Amino acid sequence: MSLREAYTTLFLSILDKDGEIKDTADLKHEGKSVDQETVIGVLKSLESREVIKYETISREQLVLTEEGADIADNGSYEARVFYAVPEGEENGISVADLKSKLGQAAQFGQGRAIKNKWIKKSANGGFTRAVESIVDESQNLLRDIREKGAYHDEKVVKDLKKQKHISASKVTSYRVVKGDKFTTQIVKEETDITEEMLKSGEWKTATFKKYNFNAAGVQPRSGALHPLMKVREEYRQIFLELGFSEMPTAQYVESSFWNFDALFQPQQHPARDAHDTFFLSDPATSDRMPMDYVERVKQVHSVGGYGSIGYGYDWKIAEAEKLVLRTHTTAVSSNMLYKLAKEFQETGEWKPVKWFSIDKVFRNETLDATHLAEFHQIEGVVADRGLTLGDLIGTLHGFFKKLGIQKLRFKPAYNPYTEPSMEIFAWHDGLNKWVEIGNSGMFRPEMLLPMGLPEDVAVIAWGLSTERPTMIKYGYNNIRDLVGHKCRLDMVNRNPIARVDK
Ligand SMILES: N[C@@H](Cc1ccccc1)C(=O)O
Repeated sequence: MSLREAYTTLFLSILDKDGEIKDTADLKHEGKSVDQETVIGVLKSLESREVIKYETISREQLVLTEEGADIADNGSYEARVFYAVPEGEENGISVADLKSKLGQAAQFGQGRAIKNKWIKKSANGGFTRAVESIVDESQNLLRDIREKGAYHDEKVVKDLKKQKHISASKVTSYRVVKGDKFTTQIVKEETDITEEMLKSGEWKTATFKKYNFNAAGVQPRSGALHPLMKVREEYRQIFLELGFSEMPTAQYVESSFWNFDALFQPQQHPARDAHDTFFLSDPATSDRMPMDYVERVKQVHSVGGYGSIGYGYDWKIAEAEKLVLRTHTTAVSSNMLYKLAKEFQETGEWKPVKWFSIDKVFRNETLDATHLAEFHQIEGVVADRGLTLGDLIGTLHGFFKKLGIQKLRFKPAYNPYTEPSMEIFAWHDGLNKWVEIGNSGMFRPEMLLPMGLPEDVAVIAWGLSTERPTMIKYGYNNIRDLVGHKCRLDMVNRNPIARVDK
């Protein structure tokens, strides 16, 4: 039986017999005063079920300090001195011996023992007993106070407080009466459904404790950004400092046209397979595409143009209309570049741009410790007349320098929409190796010219994920600790945006 159960039984039997508990401070359980902290827990639980009602009694109580308790247990210092002096011996005890026997107590007790005429100086400068026996009133007084928690003589109390042998402390106890639904038959309330209960069928008849929806939650000590959002904020800040403006990325669903076709990605490309891409089923397609531009894209894919021989396959609009969850934010870039080209066509004025975006993309991947079906992409795009690969490399150095990454290496790569394409590697001091951190390239003329951009405009672009640098930065080994319902909440304490000082 737990203490709480024992108290419950105790209270209910008293109430049943006497109709009232005058003061829980007077109650004893197994010879000891009941613990008022446990008492209030039991009372609250019984009160919530209307079995009892209670009111609080507050009063001051005298309690012994550590020193006071030592005196109550082991005697006053003067008494200790008296007992340390041997009976009836001429020479008694020397001051040094007394000190080594009693330590500090010798010093404290000596004077009083003499004043009480319990001991006296001996011929050789030590002490001998002056009386046969003593009554240790200081000890008795403290024992009495410990027992009763009070003392009638104000002056004595004041003195003892001054000597730091006692102190006053507030104590709370309770008066208890029967409630409207008083009963001595308390059914045990279960808090959890257990495997045993399920196996034995006990769950069917068990009484479950109700949820207390009014209970106050744990007060968070700080507000915090999710680590991914924190990293996103850092990247956003870097782009803004470099004079980039943010592309609108709220739309997760794109037509295959903007996600693939506009990027000169052939319709047979493996990335367009359902294994890699999430297709929507309802609605499955969109016909909201600028048809004249669609026609130019069809041409460049199937027969070429703009100095390209194209892919030479039968391009189908049905494939382009399929709605997908965007697989990269380059779908946003293609859409934005088309709008920029249109503006140029309409006004004849060319405006160079520096854009970025940081948002979610989706890929139908096998989930494991480092891959989820969705992640955040960081994308940078610069469009201007006469940009070269040197501009791309220089821009990437400038961008990564802001992140504290100085050593970069580039490896030739392939993307359907960029030529040349480069994978970006950074030297990681901690891991002591080159790590791949992104992908980049110069958008192909087959992508830019059908949009209607000026022929001498080049577009450099790069992309990276936020998850990877976040995992490295905050030491996450499993992406599931970073994203989703299992997100480790201790990160809140490690990445505060503001902390409440206690
Ligand atoms: N879209 C590419 C990244 C990229 C962006 C821009 C240019 C080149 C590459 C990816 O998903 O990996």
